[in-house]
Formats: sequence, C-alpha cells, structure tokens
Amino acid sequence: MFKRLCLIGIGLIGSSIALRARKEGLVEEIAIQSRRQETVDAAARRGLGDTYTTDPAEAVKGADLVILCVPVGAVGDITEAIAPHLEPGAIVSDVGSVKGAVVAAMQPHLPDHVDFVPAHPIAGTEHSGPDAGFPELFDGRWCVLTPPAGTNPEAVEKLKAFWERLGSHVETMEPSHHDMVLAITSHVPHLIAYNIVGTAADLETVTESEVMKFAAGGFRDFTRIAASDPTMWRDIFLTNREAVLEMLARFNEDLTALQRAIRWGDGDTLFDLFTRTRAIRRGIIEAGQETADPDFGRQKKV
Ligand SMILES: NC(=O)c1ccc[n+]([C@@H]2O[C@H](COP(=O)([O-])OP(=O)(O)OC[C@H]3O[C@@H](n4cnc5c(N)ncnc54)[C@H](O)[C@@H]3O)[C@@H](O)[C@H]2O)c1
Ligand SMILES: O=C(O)C(=O)C[C@]1(C(=O)O)C=C[C@@H](O)C=C1
Repeated sequence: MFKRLCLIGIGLIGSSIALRARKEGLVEEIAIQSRRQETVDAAARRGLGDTYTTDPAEAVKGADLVILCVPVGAVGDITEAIAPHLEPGAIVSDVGSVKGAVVAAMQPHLPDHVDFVPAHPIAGTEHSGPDAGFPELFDGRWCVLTPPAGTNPEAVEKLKAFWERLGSHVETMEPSHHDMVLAITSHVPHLIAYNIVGTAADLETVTESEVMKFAAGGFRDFTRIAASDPTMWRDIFLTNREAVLEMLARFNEDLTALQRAIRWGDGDTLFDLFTRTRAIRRGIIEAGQETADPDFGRQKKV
C-alpha cells in the first residue's frame, strides 16, 4: 500500500503499527524515529523497522505515509520540524487520543502538497514503550479518522484501508464530536481510576496494612488503568479540557444522586441503575467489542 512508512515515536502504538504493517505486507520499508537513542536502540533490538534515527527530518525523507505516535502535547513542535522535509503527496497522520487540539497544533505547519488525515485507534493497554506493542492490538477495535474539511478523499480512503488491514473498523467523525465521545468513554474513566487509586494510597495506614492485601477485583482493575503512562494522560487532560470538564460536571451530578440514594436507603434507585449498567456491559460483549475475560488480548504481548 505504501512504499515507505515513517513512524515518529515508537511506543506501544507505533510498535504495534510497525509489527502489523510488516506482517500484512502493507509497506515496503519502515523508518523509525524516536527522540532518545535508548528508545531507537530498543526498537532496533526488536527489529521493528528498516532504518532508525533520532532525527525527525531524516526519518520523513521519501516517506509516503508519516504517522506521529507521540504524546498529544508534542505533535505541534514535531510537525513544525518535519514540515519542510515532507515528500509531495505524502499522507501525514497521527494516533493521538484527542483530535481537536491535535488538528489545531499540526495543521498550520503542514505544506499544501501533503494530505493530512488525523486518526485515533481506540485500542491500547496500560503499557508503554517499544517493547509493549503487539500486532493484534487493533483487531476488532475502532479507529476514528477526523479529516479536516477539504481533505483529498483518496487520501482518506487510503488511510481507511490501511487501518482496516491493521485489523480495525474505521469511522469518520468531526474532531469536536470525537473529543466529547472519548471524554466520557475513555478520559473520565481514566481520571476516576487515577483518583480512586490516589485516594486509597493517601489512606496510608490502610494502604500498608489492608488496601493492597485485600484488594479485590474492582480495585485491581482500577490499578491497571491507573498504571497508564503519566505523560500521555497529562497531555490528554490538558488538551481535551472543555469536554472532560463538561462530562465531569454530569458525572458529579449523577454521583451526588447515588450518594443521596445511599443516604436515604433508596434501594430502588441503586437497583435500577445497576440493572441498566449490567445490560450495557452484556450488550458490549454481544457486539463483540469485549470478551467476558477482562484480560483477553492484553496477554498477547510479544
Ligand atoms: N496507550 C494507549 O492506550 C493509546 C491508545 C490510542 C492512542 N494513543 C495515543 O498514541 C500516542 C502514543 O501513545 P503510546 O501509548 O504509544 O505512548 P508510548 O509512551 O508508549 O510512546 C510514546 C513515544 O513518543 C516518544 N515521545 C514522548 N515524548 C516525546 C516528545 N516530547 N517528543 C518526541 N517524542 C516523544 C517516546 O519516546 C515514545 O517513542 C499518544 O498520543 C496517545 O494519546 C495511546
Ligand atoms: O485499554 C486500555 O488500557 C486503554 O486505556 C485504552 C484506551 C481506552 O481508554 O480505551 C486509552 C486511550 C486511548 O486513546 C484509547 C484506548
């Protein structure tokens, strides 16, 4: 599909793209760039690419597909650095978890002779770095494309086909809509996990003696999510501020209603909500978006 794929940043997502693109024979050559030599060396040890460099300008030379796989706070400066070196006709994309801020940070730097098609694979784990990737990561997961108005439809189709070959279902969306949906389905849940684990850790005497010792499934599941990369998640909350705050306001209202139900012994309210949420979980499993085993897929790390 592409002659030379350039991956800027080679962590969980970059390495998973490299492994699957190679397996499917989607690209002739993979050029890998990362900021630190240590990361480049780790990627080389795993044989993720054909060429390796710390220089973004060198990495994009000759590439007909360039994907930024770095924290969302870093995409603006990187796009500025690579812009003069991009090949005419290249597709430039990213994998950032926030789309409005990423489009705003990247688009002004890009020359007219490239096609910009932002993307977000909704697939991941709490692990990071070049050793964390695995080729099945995107299987059966959604990838959302948010091409700005006027983007060359052929470039959108080509990137859609690429992500389908990586295993994803693909949908196109407005960046602002994407950010609102992901605020409630991904960003606020992570904030809740960070918060609950932080609160438990602050109960120091309990932490040492009891919290970890008696941690049952519920808390353990939160600790998995709360182990996610701090840089990535700091950047997500700083760049999707408005949508996250709006969803948090809704969340707080609903939490207050539950608090009231507990205080006044209103079992019906609790039972009705828990019945509704159980049906949602079962619906997700039936739709094939999740298996009953919460660790499914996450064990497949190479
Ligand atoms: N982890 C997930 O679950 C997940 C899922 C979907 C999308 N994403 C998005 O994908 C992107 C990459 O996430 P990841 O999980 O692969 O992260 P990662 O931490 O595993 O890898 C990030 C890569 O970016 C490089 N990097 C970090 N800061 C940089 C900077 N300031 N300048 C240049 N390079 C820098 C790192 O060296 C590394 O190579 C993020 O934008 C994230 O929002 C993550
Ligand atoms: O499964 C996980 O560990 C994830 O956190 C993956 C997850 C998510 O919230 O679903 C995290 C951030 C991404 O932007 C997309 C996917």
